[in-house]
Amino acid sequence: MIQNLITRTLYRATFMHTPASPFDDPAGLQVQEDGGILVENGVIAATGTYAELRGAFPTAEVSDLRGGLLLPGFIDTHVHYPQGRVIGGLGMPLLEWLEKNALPEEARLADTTYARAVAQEFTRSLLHNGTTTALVFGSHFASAVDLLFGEAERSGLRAVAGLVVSDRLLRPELHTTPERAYAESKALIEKWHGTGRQLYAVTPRFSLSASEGILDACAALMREFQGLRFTSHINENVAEIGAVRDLFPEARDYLDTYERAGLVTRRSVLAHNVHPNDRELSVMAAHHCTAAHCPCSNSALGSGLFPLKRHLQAGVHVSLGTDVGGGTGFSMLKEGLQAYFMQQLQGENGVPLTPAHLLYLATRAGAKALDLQHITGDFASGKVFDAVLVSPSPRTPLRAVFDAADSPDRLLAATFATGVQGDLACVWAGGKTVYRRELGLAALSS
Ligand SMILES: O=c1[nH]c(=O)c2nc[nH]c2[nH]1
Ligand SMILES: [Zn+2]
Repeated sequence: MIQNLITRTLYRATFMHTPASPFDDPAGLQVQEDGGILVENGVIAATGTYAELRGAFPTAEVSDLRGGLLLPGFIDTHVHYPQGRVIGGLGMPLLEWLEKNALPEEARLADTTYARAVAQEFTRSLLHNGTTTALVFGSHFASAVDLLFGEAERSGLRAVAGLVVSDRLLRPELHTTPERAYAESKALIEKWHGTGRQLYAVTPRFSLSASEGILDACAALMREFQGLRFTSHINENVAEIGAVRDLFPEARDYLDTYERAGLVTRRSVLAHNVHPNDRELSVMAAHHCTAAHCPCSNSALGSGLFPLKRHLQAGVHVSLGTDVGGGTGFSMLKEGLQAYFMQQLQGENGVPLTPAHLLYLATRAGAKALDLQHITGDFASGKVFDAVLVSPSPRTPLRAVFDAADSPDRLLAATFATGVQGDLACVWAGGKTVYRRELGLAALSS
């Protein structure tokens, strides 16, 4: 007899998601109280009220998540794998922080035993925080990037990541050549791009540490392989921008250093962009390139106040990133709250963000940035079930709000305002449970 191999689960929960951008559509946030999400083999087959779905699928196994708030898995569009152990280097601007805090630690990933431990910590930290997809700034060492992809695939994290390439002004052990950068990246692409949930992002560190030769090697990879993503840094810090201007006298501005190499496309995500000029914004918009806003990092390193209003007015797509370890941790809830604070602090120049905007920035905006909006980022039918259940434990600050809330909107606002990692009860990636608070990740994935 032919076996029916479909696994079918009906999740019963209050859920929220943003299938449309609240920046464009005031009805972008969709809320379903006592909702149902039917998941078949890891893919969302139907959504609606629980009563409707129960009626239509009376035999489906029910997972009862009432008392919590089910959200799409978070999408962190800028986070550094080798920097998890140096979070908290406060009190320095970018270039000093790189020299004293980040780069010495990044050099340690040459040791594969060290890199393996860091890769495990990193993927665990993301999944524990509800992040199911991340655009990951990799390591300068191909062996360490290989370990990252292996760990991401094993744990269920969708990593869009790559070898970080640089050939000047860092530390000698972090430098490569255009030829080696090309060859090592190519080998990683052939092994990992499109393997399971993994995708490859071509990753020059920033123009300050990348010659035109290495940017051309990056462009050659983008031409040669289909579907690669591109990521780097831009316009983060005033001293950095001045140094890039001196290194690229022919370039019109920072963006032009990437643009001239053909690296600004709809699959490009440029982190920070705190100090853009109008030309850069209009070119980014024309190429549908994303700015990954990293508000905790911008605050910790004193980089500046992100001009969200100017990005939106120019039509530039914006997503959110934690920028660990310049940022202060892996929580996209905290990142959303900090984005909100930084807009509030800008008065008339700021954008008054609502909880719906924060949810969008933490989920669907990231999917769009990575050109994965047909796969993840919301709960529409056909998307994979990447999800996080916010369900605070008894006697926690967020549980008090959840129990007293008279509308679902209060749940979302309070989740961003005061939610922490411990408030997340369960995380699913591709329909599989990858974290459950009571068990911890290790019990599920080892
Ligand atoms: O915030 C940042 N973190 C980094 O590691 C980095 N490298 C270049 N530019 C950077 N900015
Ligand atoms: Zn960064």
